[in-house]
Amino acid sequence: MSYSLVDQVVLITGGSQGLGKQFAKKYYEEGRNCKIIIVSRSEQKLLKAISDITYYPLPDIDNNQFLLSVPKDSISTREINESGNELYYFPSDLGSYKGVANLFSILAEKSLLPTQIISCAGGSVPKLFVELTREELEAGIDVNYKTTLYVSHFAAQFIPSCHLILFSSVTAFYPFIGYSQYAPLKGSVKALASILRQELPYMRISVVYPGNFQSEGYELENMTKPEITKTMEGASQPITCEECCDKIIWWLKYGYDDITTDFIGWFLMSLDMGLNKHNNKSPLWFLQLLLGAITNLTAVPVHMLICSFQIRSWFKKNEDRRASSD
Ligand SMILES: NC(=O)C1=CN([C@@H]2O[C@H](COP(=O)(O)OP(=O)(O)OC[C@H]3O[C@@H](n4cnc5c(N)ncnc54)[C@H](OP(=O)(O)O)[C@@H]3O)[C@@H](O)[C@H]2O)C=CC1
Ligand SMILES: CCCCCCCCCCCCCCCC(=O)[C@@H](N)CO
Repeated sequence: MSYSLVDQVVLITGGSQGLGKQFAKKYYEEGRNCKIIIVSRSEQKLLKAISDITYYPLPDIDNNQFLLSVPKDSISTREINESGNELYYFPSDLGSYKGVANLFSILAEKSLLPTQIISCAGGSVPKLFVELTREELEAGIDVNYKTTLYVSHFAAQFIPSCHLILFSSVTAFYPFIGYSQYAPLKGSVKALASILRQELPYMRISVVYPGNFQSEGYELENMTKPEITKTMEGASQPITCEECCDKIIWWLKYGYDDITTDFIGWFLMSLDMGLNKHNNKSPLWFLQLLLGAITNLTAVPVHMLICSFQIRSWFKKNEDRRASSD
């Protein structure tokens, strides 16, 4: 199943901001005959995204010509731009099974079952584990795992075949201090994809493992991110959403299904090249495996020693600071 921006019905979860919005913009501007449906919880954010992408001023979209669900039979089929791309939005909490069920029944009813799904909804609250609240822990599971799990489940049940593009994170290869609310769920997305590839061989299933990129979510996570987490992820300098989106599209067109967005991400994936990595189309596949095997035996143990030293001294420094402020 080759990747293209032509004649597609693309469902973009988390399409109201950040990378999801960037993908919507890409299809709208560079696609041909595409129907683009962006979904997120907040209608306000979705409207703002529509306005940013189409350059329609906000008051003009108040008549809801872009809204997918209501009023039911007045869905606009007007070609919105000269390339025949149509943009719709649908507010829904995809962390709820009912929310996803409702979305898919409307898509089916409107003959808009997707040919591509970009499952971009996600986000992290980086903090030390003991400092996380119950709400934050639950949001981590809902936003990062349930959205992807439920959308994949409905796609498997209702769509004969489609290209599923799931968003994990480099932290799935390397979970580290500060990401307890997030990395385990991104690891779950990776495991889910491995199983779905075996159970749904007629679907194309791609997994993206991004490193840092600038987005509204990234700005927000940096407000709670512990210093030690910032230090440890320093090698992944944030790129722009535009660059991130273009890189992902490049790899998808090239036929890759395990995709990273920076060199450190690619390198960390090489350390994780064991079972169920589907990069066989890459001429670099064997080299990457070999590099990973050698590094796992040599540099990784040294790196882990340095890390535990760094973490211990960070805790010590913080304790000293706490003790002196008491
Ligand atoms: N930025 C980064 O550095 C990295 C990001 N990633 C991953 O890439 C993806 C995109 O990231 P980014 O652009 O930064 O994300 P943002 O946090 O900027 O945007 C997240 C989007 O998801 C939507 N969303 C959140 N929860 C739900 C829900 N329950 N149901 C429906 N929509 C929801 C939000 O809208 P609303 O609030 O309206 O629901 C928003 O549109 C995410 O999966 C993220 O985890 C991975 C590695 C690095
Ligand atoms: C020999 C071994 C060398 C190892 C080097 C280690 C470098 C670690 C880089 C980790 C980058 C993590 C980015 C997280 C992005 C993300 O998912 C968040 N922004 C959440 O949104």
